[in-house]
Amino acid sequence: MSVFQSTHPLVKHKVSLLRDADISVKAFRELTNEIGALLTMEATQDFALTEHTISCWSGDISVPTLKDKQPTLVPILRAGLGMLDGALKVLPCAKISVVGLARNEQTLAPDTYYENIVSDIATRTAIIIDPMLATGGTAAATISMLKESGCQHIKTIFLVAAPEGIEVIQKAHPDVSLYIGAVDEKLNDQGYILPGLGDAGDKIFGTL
Ligand SMILES: O=P(O)(O)OC[C@H]1O[C@H](OP(=O)(O)OP(=O)(O)O)[C@H](O)[C@@H]1O
Ligand SMILES: O=c1cc[nH]c(=O)[nH]1
Ligand SMILES: [Mg+2]
Repeated sequence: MSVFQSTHPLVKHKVSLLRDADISVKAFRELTNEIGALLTMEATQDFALTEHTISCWSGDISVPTLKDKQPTLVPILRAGLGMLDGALKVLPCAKISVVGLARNEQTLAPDTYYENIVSDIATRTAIIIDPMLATGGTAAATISMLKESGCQHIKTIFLVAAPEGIEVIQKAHPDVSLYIGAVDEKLNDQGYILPGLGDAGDKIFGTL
């Protein structure tokens, strides 16, 4: 598995802005989408190309085009929806598979309440999008769900991740790549990332 922590100055700057305790819902939403787009660029940089002949104004030429089918984006409800528009700016033709998982606040175990994965998932790369990787339970369960549906290539994008969650994914799913805006220090006793962003879903949906 590869763990890629972005070194892009724009990603670092925008994640820093997200951490402001007084940030507005509007600013949080905008930045979440902007970082989502930048991390989608990073996660697609190894996509394979093939040569293809087209009629150009100057005659027939060979051009590089994407070799494989469009990927499927997999936003994890709710908070993953906050990155979807940004990811679609980079991948406007992507299919979308939606899964719904919520952490039980006492046990921190994920509860799955929705699953709608594209039927031809076996032939597409899946790119999971979620702002937060905390204990890793939600992402690990989502990856298992995709694999059970036949998915063979999985990438994940997170704005902020805890070392604990990265380790869980590394152990359970060593074949999956992680693209992360910032790796933070640790989890607190309630399973929140420190310093983190707080509850990303609440900040995106304005349900604080
Ligand atoms: O790594 P974990 O410990 O599993 O935690 C991460 C999950 O927690 C948050 O979702 P939450 O359960 O709050 O649901 P929401 O998106 O509906 O707010 C977050 O968006 C991740 O999906
Ligand atoms: O820090 C955290 C952990 C889980 N979910 C969040 O939204 N924030
Ligand atoms: Mg939440």
